[in-house]
Amino acid sequence: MSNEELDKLRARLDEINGQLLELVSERAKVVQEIGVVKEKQGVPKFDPEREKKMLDKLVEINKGPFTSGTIRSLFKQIFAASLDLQSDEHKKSLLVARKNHKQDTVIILPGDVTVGGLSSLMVAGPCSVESELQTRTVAAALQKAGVRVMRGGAFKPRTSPYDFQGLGMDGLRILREAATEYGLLTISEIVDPRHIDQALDYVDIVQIGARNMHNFELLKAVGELNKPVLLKRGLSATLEEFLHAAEYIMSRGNTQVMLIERGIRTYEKWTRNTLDISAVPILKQESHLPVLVDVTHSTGRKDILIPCAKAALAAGADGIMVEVHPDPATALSDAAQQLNIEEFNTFFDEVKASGLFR
Ligand SMILES: O=C(O)C(=O)C[C@]1(C(=O)O)C=C[C@@H](O)C=C1
Repeated sequence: MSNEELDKLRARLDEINGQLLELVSERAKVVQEIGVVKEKQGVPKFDPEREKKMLDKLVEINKGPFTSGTIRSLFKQIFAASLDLQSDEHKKSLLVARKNHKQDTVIILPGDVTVGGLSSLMVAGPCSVESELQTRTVAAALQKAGVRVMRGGAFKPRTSPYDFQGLGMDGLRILREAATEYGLLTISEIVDPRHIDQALDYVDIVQIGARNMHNFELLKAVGELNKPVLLKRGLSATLEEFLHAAEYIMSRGNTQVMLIERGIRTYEKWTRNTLDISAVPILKQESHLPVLVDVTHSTGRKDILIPCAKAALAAGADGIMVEVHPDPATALSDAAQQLNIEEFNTFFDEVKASGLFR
């Protein structure tokens, strides 16, 4: 074939490519419109029956030279890309989505403590509030170490109903008193919308625990508050489900939401859960909300907390949560995984020395 002939044929192909692109783009715009209608009607975007009908029809009218199989796979690619386009449109409309809100959300807590800004946050404290002495001992140590936010569970949703269930409102009061004495902010889990009003006197940040990430009535209730909420990822929740749970809170008007990865259930037995480090950059990419990592619950073992905290910060986490108890061996919950005060000090020093803690 002479070069002239080849050039002519290629010029013809360039022209057809342009026409195809125009047609594919026109199709994509109709797909977007269908996506909006489906969103309004609440029907699923993926419609395999519709796809099958279209493919059967295309094969029927196909005159070659492409085989039926090739036509099917070419159009399946177009349908898949169309579906992506519809999902992207949907993601753009979420309040939690970065697409909608390019800047990082920075939550300003009392005392000018910030979450999601330029400085990293360390949240530490006992798994459960057990007594005044235990809580005050930890609070004093945290203040000395320069920690600003103290955690402490008062309502404990435990696997067994016979395990320690927490001190309830009394526990919150103890936490508040110890924190105030040592100039700390408090964070504690609320499990029942009926407790919220009273709990607001005691907590600066309301925590929604992993087991309640799908408790939509609770999410709606904290969505009505003017108080920061720390939302934990459910034990088996996908990142999409996690962000939709956050959307429940934001859609009710509360924009002060922080996300926390706490490990997911896998087949691995050498850790309590599997720390999903990839969740951190994905959540930061998909959402503008601050992202923290709970190194204690995700690993369940003290010996790997330092590298895991460093990994979390290197991956872009805005903060770390870790459990500290004056005498972990006697703790009423999570005895094996809490750090004692000396261990916590070493942990925090090493994390700071890494240069990753801003
Ligand atoms: O017809 C629809 O319902 C569409 O959403 C459009 C479309 C397509 O690209 O043709 C896209 C995704 C669905 O799985 C089926 C079809």
